[in-house]
Amino acid sequence: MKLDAKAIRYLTSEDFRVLAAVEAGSRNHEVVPTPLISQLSGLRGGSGVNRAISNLAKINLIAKVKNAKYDGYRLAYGGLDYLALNAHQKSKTIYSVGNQIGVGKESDIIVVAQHDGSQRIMKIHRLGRISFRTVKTNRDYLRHRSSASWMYMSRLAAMKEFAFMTALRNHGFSVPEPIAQNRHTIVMSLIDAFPLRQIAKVADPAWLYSELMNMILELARYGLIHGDFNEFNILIKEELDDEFKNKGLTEEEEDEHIRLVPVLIDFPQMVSVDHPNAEMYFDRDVECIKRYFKRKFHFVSDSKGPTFAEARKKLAKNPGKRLDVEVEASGFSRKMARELEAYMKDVGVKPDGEARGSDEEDDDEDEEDEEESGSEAEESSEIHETKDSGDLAASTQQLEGLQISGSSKQ
Ligand SMILES: Nc1ncnc2c1ncn2[C@@H]1O[C@H](COP(=O)(O)OP(=O)(O)OP(=O)(O)O)[C@@H](O)[C@H]1O
Repeated sequence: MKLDAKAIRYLTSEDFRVLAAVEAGSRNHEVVPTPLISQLSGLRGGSGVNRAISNLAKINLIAKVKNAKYDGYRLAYGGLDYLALNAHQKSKTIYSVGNQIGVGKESDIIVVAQHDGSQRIMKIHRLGRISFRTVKTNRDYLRHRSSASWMYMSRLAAMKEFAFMTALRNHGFSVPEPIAQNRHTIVMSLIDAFPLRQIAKVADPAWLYSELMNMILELARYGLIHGDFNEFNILIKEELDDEFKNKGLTEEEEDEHIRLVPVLIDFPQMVSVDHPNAEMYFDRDVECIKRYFKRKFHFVSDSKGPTFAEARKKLAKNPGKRLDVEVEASGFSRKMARELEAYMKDVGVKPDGEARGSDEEDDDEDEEDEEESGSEAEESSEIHETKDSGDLAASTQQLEGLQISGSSKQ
């Protein structure tokens, strides 16, 4: 399921009301009966509703389902995407939709723009898209929503990411700026950087290594463990030290004073230090970075790396700053966290590292390097569009005509 925003500008406010009615009805109906859609939409007169229903079905935002007892409709992923986009457009978070720059296992990453052309990232969570194992329907969280579970769970994933990104950002962690969350989507600032995985050489690996270890420790000092801290979830931004800016240095001279700043972009497995498996997650994060630096940069640190006991000590000295607690207070409750964790386990969502094989140590380094450079070439062409502002400007212009104007056509 890919986002195709083209049709959104042809939708009327009536269409959106009917779409929202199907969404509302699907909270307690597997298949939403047509009379209920009509009632929930609040629109008088059946012909308008019927026309909207057939419009929406034609572009696959809703799907007709013939039930044993009655006919009705079900909201499709596209329908949920349009509802979220419409909300972002109304709140002026998004003006136009650009290129998709990434398809994650459980999400789509899309460049969007504001009215002034400045760019942002929209992440659409699509939980369970790839690894669908049958979810046990006797699970508490699915009792009343077996068919709508993807919708609810994807929303929980977006809520979780937004809540953590906000808390982390507020406490000075290097993460994108969270801008808005609606349904299963979040909008955040665009980071002009490459994932660590695509960085072939680092001038001072020891320095970057210790930055990353410090980040793991710093997270724990605030009560959190990332749980999936690896080369896919860390972007590396190049920043010129302030003292060398605007000094008329040549590019080569500037290169010598460039700092690599890691930015953490994805935290689906983030848990509290009080989680029953906290120590295992903490050690896994540390190991993952150690192993990656050894394999990719041939760097092995003298020290063993931080331990969970050390992290606990730091936490004890930092009372009152528990981000795990702050996140709960912000509306992403412990119950939601548990539901999401259980669901992710059930549908077989794995941490990035495991799923993409970063955990697999192989003695035959040459072979691995070869393999890696092949996929890097592939990935960098995809990523290039994000980095190259020229391309991006072009793609946004092309989007002007594609602006989301569904709700303004009323
Ligand atoms: N704020 C951002 N700015 C720039 N690029 C981003 C941003 N967020 C995500 N990306 C790009 O999109 C890719 C996937 O993002 P992310 O890891 O959040 O999604 P995911 O669903 O977990 O994907 P995956 O499972 O493939 O890691 C990243 O590797 C990065 O290249």
